[in-house]
Amino acid sequence: MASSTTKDHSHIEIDGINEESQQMTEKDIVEKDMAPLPGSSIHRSSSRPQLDVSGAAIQGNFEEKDPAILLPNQTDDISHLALDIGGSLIKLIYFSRHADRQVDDGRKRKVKERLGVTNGSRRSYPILGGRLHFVKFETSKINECLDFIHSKQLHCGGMDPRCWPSDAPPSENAVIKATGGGAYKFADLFKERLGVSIEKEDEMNCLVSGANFLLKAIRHEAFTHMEGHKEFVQIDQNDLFPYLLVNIGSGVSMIKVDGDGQFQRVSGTNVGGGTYWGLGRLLTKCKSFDELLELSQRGDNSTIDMLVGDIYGGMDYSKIGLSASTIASSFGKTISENKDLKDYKPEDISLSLLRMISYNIGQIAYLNALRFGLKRIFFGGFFIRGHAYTMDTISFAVQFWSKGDAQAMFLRHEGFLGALGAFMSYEKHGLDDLMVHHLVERFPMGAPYIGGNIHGPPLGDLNEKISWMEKFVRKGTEITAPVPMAPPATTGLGGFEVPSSKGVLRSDASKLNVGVLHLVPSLEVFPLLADPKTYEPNTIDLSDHGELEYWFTVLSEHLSDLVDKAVASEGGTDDAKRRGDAFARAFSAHLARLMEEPAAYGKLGLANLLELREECLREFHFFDAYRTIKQRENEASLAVLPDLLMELDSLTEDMRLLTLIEGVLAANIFDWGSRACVDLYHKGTIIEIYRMSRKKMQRPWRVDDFDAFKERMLGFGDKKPQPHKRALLFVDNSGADIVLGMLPLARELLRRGTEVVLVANSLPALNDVTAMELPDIVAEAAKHCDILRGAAEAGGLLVDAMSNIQDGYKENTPSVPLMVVENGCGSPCIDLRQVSSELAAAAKDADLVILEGMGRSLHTNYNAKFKCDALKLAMVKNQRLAAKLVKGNIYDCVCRYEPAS
Ligand SMILES: CC(C)(COP(=O)(O)O)[C@@H](O)C(=O)NCCC(=O)O
Ligand SMILES: [Mn+2]
Repeated sequence: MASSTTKDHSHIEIDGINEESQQMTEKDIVEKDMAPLPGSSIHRSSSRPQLDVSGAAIQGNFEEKDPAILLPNQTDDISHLALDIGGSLIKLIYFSRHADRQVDDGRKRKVKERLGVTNGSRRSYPILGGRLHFVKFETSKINECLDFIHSKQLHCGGMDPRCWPSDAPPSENAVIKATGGGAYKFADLFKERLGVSIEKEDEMNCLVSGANFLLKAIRHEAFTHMEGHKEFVQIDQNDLFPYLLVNIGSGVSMIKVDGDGQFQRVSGTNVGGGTYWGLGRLLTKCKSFDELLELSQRGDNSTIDMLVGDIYGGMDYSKIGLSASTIASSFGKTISENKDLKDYKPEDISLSLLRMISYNIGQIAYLNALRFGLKRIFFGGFFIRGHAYTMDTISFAVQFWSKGDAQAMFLRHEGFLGALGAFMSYEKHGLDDLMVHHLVERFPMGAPYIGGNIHGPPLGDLNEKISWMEKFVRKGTEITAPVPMAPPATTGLGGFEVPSSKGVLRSDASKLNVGVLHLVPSLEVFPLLADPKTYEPNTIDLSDHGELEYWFTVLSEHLSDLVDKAVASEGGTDDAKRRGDAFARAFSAHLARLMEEPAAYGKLGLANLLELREECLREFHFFDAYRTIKQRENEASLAVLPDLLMELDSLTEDMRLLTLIEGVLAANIFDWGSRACVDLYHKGTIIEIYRMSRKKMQRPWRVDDFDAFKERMLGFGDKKPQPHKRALLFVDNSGADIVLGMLPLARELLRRGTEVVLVANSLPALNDVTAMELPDIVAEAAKHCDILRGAAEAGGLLVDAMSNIQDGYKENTPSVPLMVVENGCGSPCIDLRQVSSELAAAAKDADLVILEGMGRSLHTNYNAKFKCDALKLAMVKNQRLAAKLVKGNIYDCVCRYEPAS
């Protein structure tokens, strides 16, 4: 095995991603067609390493987002690295601990006590919160893989790579799980170079357990691909089995999967990826698999294949459903003509071969599905490598022969099934009980440029990352935004007409659109969703190309302003400027990548885009770009709060409720994410704008269910309704929005005997208020209001701020509590399928949900249905959204009330 030790230092790995184009060799795709394994079932190796979880205890606070678990009795080495070493590619998965730790604070302790949050029901946690990284190397460059493992010390076995001394030798018995032929072939090399033994895991077992894990735990893992159109399929965990798994490597294995550890290899074919590459290389002289695949893009197979029309004088054979362009015989034309190989175009040959092999695999797969009555067929393996045309052809074959009864599905992590299975063969790997909502996939800086390979040494710190980026930006071509492709067009009648466009094939098609999987064991599904299965957070459908383009433009136009704010928030230093520049480039590249292929990172919604922006800022260490603005607005609003409260207290109950809702809507104008609003702020002080906004609050609002809400709150005539028991208020922006809008509304609910839980972001996003910031704001407000003070005390909110409360206010009246919980996210929107455990706990006794702001109640959750009463309040601060969603205009308001469904 040739192994290269020379390094091109322009090729650097970034958080699990690498840019080097992958050159395939004749040894490629050697995921062998395995000998039949009759009725084998998964056997979990009981050999080391194992974790000793006796005496395990949560370290620090239970309510931390990703609580660390201390294993005091753990002495064994723990490897969090697994490999699938194929003939052409090494697929590597490793686990790393979260670096970011949250601080314990008084609010969290109190909330936990009050809400009775325990860890008891969540013993099913994986052992650790952390990240799963997916990387790959060419097998021919195994030394780079070994360097990578060594530089990250992945073989040393331990929880936190940062704690490992870089030259610490692995313990004598260190073991790495691996599957694939290379696990045998390279065992000695691993021992020699890294001092670790490879424990071989059966390939078929690994494929199946990898596929089962992905299908159960990743929301947007499986998708269909028909005529250029990609659609994610939501798999019901409880209705997954049985299915047919078709793994296309060099050869093809077809495995009937009946459950975890229950499977049987029922068939296979020796005509697979190796056949395409082998024959293709001989016939076209291509130097790599990807080159051959790319060549097919320009091909016309009708010069090679004998079509039905060729036999029937250009006519369809409609009686048996065959169009004139259907292939009657692959390569059929080459027999009858007096031509040599040199007379055929290599691109035509490549396309013809690709269609022949893909179609054949699809057809055999369907026949096997039919044999066992299986409706679902999942195709995996590196042969597919996200190539639209291959997938379309396979899908067509399955669709055609099943008459639409069976469906071909593909997997985003198609190449990592084996490596994942090897990972899961560790006795205690922590992935067993993971559910969809525990996993968050993120795409770090390098993703849009380089897609998923690993090569070269890992990047240590932020400086190195930025240097990498600067170097490539200077270099130009490789790293500038991806080449725009034609919009995905149909490949014709399921790939059987001569395609007008052969779908999307990026020059780096062999790279993977997979991100880093964050395991967040404390996330839960919001318990008050009426039907979590049908819940879709996003309101706007970005699969509409016009919408996509519009929102991309909005975000691009915002960028320079955002960078200015971010850089200013860090003191405007040279370092901050450099980071700001890198952030802008990285985020623009993500946008360009998604514009080119919207489903590249899984199903795309506006919420994902807005979150990506925040994540990207954090990646470049901008943790709170709007910090100063938030502080300034909080102070200005707190100064006028006493007057507002007095004004409210002078009103009748009816008028007060109306004024409060008006106040919330009016104050929602302070939104630094809206272009129009930011322009407004130059025209007056905060308080002037607030007053102007309130003045304009004339009913009826564009969506106006106020009367229904009022009836529920105040009753009708003599009928006085029961107050709500507990209200969850999903708050939005800092400043007037929280201080003059939501807090007075919270006060009214408290006054009426309703417990109030303020639900705020865990991490900053734009000028949104965070759960960490709220106690101080409430404490300040409480200085002017007995109701708020009593409630905040009862809710444990004033523990840290008590000393600031003036003595004159300390009278002892029993109060319903006001609490603050974090929502588990750091975005202007909220996906209620993944919320913090403290929010989920707070929701258990709640009978009213109030969602406020555009992000939380319009972009997301506008159509969400709840088990309890729900009020959605927002000012629409974008003209296009106003027109589209409520047939109105910018600054129109929404007050949507929906009683419990
Ligand atoms: C980012 C936002 C969702 C925040 O709105 P909020 O939730 O604070 O009401 C909103 O400002 C937005 O959609 N802005 C982009 C559109 C624009 O600039 O018009
Ligand atoms: Mn906001």
